[in-house]
Amino acid sequence: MPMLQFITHANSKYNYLDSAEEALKGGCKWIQLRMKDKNEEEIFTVALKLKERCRHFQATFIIDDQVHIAKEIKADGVHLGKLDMPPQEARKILGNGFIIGGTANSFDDILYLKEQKADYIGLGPFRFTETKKNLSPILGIEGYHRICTLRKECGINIPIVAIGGITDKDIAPLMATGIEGIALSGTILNAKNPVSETEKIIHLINRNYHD
Ligand SMILES: Cc1ncc(COP(=O)(O)OP(=O)(O)O)c(N)n1
Ligand SMILES: Cc1ncsc1CCOP(=O)(O)O
Ligand SMILES: [Mg+2]
Repeated sequence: MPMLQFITHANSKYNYLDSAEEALKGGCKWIQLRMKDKNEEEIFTVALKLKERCRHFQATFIIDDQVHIAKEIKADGVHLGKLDMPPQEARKILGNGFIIGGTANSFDDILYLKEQKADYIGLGPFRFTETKKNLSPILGIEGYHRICTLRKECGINIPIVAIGGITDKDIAPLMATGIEGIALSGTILNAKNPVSETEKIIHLINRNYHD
């Protein structure tokens, strides 16, 4: 089943918890708590509350970077980038009951994440975004076509979600590359009505999924 993963963010209108609440109300079933530049205590406090909200909405709850917090609060999983703990090391800490996602920016990264037995891959960035600093090279739609073709040729079937500056208009062309889902933040949070924007994005992902 194709999926939307909402990445939390804070702006002048919403704090991290409120941002996730909008996406949950719009039907999002996969939330990632991402709080860059915050200390562990702050992340822990928000994570505990958000876990309860995700349980209420029956949504999967992932935490960015923080393996030990994910274990302690019994989140559903973690997302780890190229500069974070390797997935296999995280697996030793978390055991088999947790989802471990990894970031890829190239086909070589996908081969590495396959070797590391990641459960899903966040492939990006699709385009420039202000949500993340120090972006890896932009892939554009050509990058997704190239990488997804190689993935198919090699029979790799780890689910891929596209990420980075994605808007509603990008969903049809991105899903057509064969990916399994979309991760985003700004398009929902900056919308006039984040709840109906979430509903629209989920509808577009489902309508354009190629099984
Ligand atoms: C779904 C998804 N894909 C990629 C990322 C980026 O992770 P990372 O490269 O570790 O960067 P930070 O998010 O930690 O700044 C992600 N978080 N989620
Ligand atoms: C966490 C992350 N990793 C690559 S781009 C990005 C930010 C995604 O947020 P947005 O959808 O606002 O670009
Ligand atoms: Mg990270």
